Formats: sequence, C-alpha cells, structure tokens
Amino acid sequence: MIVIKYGGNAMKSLELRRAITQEISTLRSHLDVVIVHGGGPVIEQNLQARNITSEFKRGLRVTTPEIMDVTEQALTRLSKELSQDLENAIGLSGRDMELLVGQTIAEDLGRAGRINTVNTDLLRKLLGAGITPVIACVGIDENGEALNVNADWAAGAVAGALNAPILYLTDVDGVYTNYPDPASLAPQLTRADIEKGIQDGWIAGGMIPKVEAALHALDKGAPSATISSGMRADVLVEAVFGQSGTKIVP
Ligand SMILES: Nc1ncnc2c1ncn2[C@@H]1O[C@H](COP(=O)(O)OP(=O)(O)O)[C@@H](O)[C@H]1O
Ligand SMILES: CC(=O)N[C@@H](CCC(=O)OP(=O)(O)O)C(=O)O
Repeated sequence: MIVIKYGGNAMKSLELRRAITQEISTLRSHLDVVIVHGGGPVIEQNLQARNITSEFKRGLRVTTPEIMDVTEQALTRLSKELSQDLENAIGLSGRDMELLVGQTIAEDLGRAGRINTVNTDLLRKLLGAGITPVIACVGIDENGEALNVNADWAAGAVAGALNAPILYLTDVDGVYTNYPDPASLAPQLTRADIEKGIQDGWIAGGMIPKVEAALHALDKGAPSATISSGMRADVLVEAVFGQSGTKIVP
C-alpha cells in the first residue's frame, strides 16, 4: 500500500492532472493506493471569484467561517473530479464516516486544524473492494464542524494511521542539499539530516512544513516518506519504488 499526497502545484494544468491520474491508475495494478489531496491554487481561485482575500500564518491559511465554506466546496468538488479521472475511485472528505477527525490549532488560525484520528476501517474496506479512496484535506472536529487541514499534514496522518509509506508529489525533484542545484538532490535523508538542514538553512520555505509533515508521518507509524516531483508523470512510479526523489527514513 502507498499513500500519495497530491498537491495544488502538480495539478495546475488539466493536462498534467490527467497525466498524473493516468500514472496512478497504472500503479494500482501493482499496489493499493490511497490519495490525499490539497488544492491551494483552486482554493485561491474560488476565493478570488468571491472577492475574498486570505492570509497565511506559520504556513497555514487563516480560515474564517466564510473561507472554510469556500475551501470545503472547492476541495470536495476537486476530490470528485479526481475520482472521476481515476475511475474505480471515490471522492471523500473527513465528513464521510468520521474519516478525518481532529481539532483547531490556535485561535488566530480560525478553522485551520489538524487530524487526531483516521477511520482506517473505511479505507481498508474500500481498498478491499478495489476502490481507491481520494481524500480531500477537510476534517471535522468533535462537534462535526469542518476543519481546513494542510494537505501535507492530512496525508501524513493518513499514512501514519495506515502504517503505509507516503509519497509527497511537489514541484521539485526532492530535497536538495544545495537548492536549486539539481546535482545536490539527496536520495535519502534521516531525521537527523532534516533537523540539521532546517537549522543550517538549506531546507527553507515551503519545504520546511513538508519535511515536518513527513517526520510527523514517521512518528505516527509510516515506515518511510518520499518527496518527489509531481510535475513529471513519468517519475511517479519510479518514486514509489525508491528510484527517484528523496526518501526520508527514521
Ligand atoms: N532544500 C530544498 N530542496 C528543494 N526545495 C526546497 C528546498 N528548500 C526550499 N525549497 C522550496 O520548497 C518548495 C516546495 O514546497 P511548496 O512550494 O510548499 O510545495 P507544494 O505546493 O507542492 O506543497 C520548492 O518549490 C522550493 O522552492
Ligand atoms: C490550513 C491550510 O493552510 N490549508 C490548506 C489546504 C490545501 C492545501 O494544503 O493544498 P496544497 O497541498 O495544494 O498546498 C489551504 O487552505 O491552502
């Protein structure tokens, strides 16, 4: 089994999205796949269409109730579109059978949340029936209210709960020790390497929350986490089998 985090940057064009979903379909003949997706650019478009501006704090979108509504609509629609592209798949969110239950993070972040429990029984039943779960990164809290969960963290929580490896698809080939020199792509990094990278500054920007989410997935039970390119459909299968990207191990 593998959990694939599919993010907004790797679905900017419909052509790329279709190429990636095609590769994921091929992969399913080899192993079970669970997809957890974000969609930052799609959320942004939907907010702009309603003249709503939003800001990020500590890498997370400050999520007012109005922004939560728009985000949930945009992401649940996207999960249905992705499942439509994939076939034999079903688009879900945290609302379905308490799939992703968590809590808000801090008062100043509004409905931005994190996940505490994952309904793994539901995921295993679907996989057992040959259906690929496609999960939007929308959780619920104990009162059943929606939470906007960073997709890297949501995917990490799902992989941890399933004890499955996770593949993060992003807009770079992996983690570079001398970004952006392609020759410095690290095939493998340990937790200690990552901590050093953040401290020394060669892991920066959007890569920090991603590697932190990867380490969190390992803490929660994922055996490994790989960060690889979602901009080239041809490397997806290679990354799953450890032949491209950066593999993060405990
Ligand atoms: N050491 C590094 N190796 C690779 N990318 C890095 C590194 N440090 C910072 N980055 C940045 O992290 C970005 C990936 O994070 P982000 O843009 O948040 O991804 P996504 O939107 O796919 O979740 C890269 O595009 C790059 O600009
Ligand atoms: C709380 C928070 O920041 N949630 C994210 C959820 C989407 C996401 O993470 O999408 P990508 O993977 O495409 O970045 C947001 O609102 O943008």
